[in-house]
Amino acid sequence: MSAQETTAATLIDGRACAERVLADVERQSQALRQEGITPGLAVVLVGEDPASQVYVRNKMRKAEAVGIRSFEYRFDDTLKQAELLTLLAKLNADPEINGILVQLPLPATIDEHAVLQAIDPRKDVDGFHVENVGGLIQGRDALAPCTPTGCLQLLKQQCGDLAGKHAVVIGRSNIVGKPMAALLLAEHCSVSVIHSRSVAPEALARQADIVVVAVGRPEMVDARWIKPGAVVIDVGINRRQQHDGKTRLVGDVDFASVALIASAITPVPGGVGPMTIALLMHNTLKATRLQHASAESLALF
Ligand SMILES: Nc1nc(=O)c2c([nH]1)NC[C@@H]1CN(c3ccc(C(=O)N[C@@H](CCC(=O)O)C(=O)O)cc3)C=[N+]21
Repeated sequence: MSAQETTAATLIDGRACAERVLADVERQSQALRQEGITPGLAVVLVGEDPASQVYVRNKMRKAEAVGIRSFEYRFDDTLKQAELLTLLAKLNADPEINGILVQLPLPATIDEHAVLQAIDPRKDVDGFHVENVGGLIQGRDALAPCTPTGCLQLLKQQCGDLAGKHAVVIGRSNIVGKPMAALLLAEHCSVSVIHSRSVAPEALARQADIVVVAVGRPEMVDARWIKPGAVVIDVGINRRQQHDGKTRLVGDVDFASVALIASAITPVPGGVGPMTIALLMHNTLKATRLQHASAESLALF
């Protein structure tokens, strides 16, 4: 074995980092409570996907724990798009609701874009409305998607200043890959985005100081993609059937081989997942402050 292979990577502890974010959110929500304000989060779930139901339950529990009132709206997949739009109009107008999250994916009968555009951008805690996407691209302080923002926090914690680093994002979804690239660019990284049509993707990824993987393919990225000493963030959450019939969570990164060559890596579970939920709570607080600040400035006239 070479010296390189004997050095195991540092584990980036997403649960511990998420607890710190949540403690800060709780302090902020207590401060708002002193002003008579209780942040409110609406979570809308359409369809019976069991994994989605687990995530939603986790989100509601975490919200209550940090002093955010949560409201769940659950429908089966016969819900009409018009009915969903009517609900969103009601939530937009409700001053008790500061954040709105529509769990994705939606059933194929519903136009996802139309639904996301119907959310008041100031209540868009997922950061999926085009107004917030545009703000993110321009480097404004917009509501930014939770998963990539959580990844960025883990990277800053691990690396400190990211300026000048070569970051490679693998995957180009609107939910993770594209906003991740925008956030890294705002941190002054040189950013490359790898996708299904990239030529020689391993060789490109191997040039990176930072690799963020969000492709949705179990254990696709192995040690051949990684430069020794790189920092690796694994966004994937895949359920894999084991030989004994039990299922196990695995990421998009082949953890066993990459952990031997990277300097630091996020585990699955316990990496990016808990940060996504923590950042959702953070965005709900940010949205609440935004809405009350603009209400106050209007009251001056
Ligand atoms: N509008 C919308 N916003 C989302 O943020 C959103 C969504 N739709 N649809 C589904 C995905 C998935 N997602 C996860 C959040 C936390 C964990 C999480 O906490 N995972 C734990 C393990 C959970 C387990 O054991 O299954 C971990 O990685 O340690 C996972 C997945 C948010 N999503």
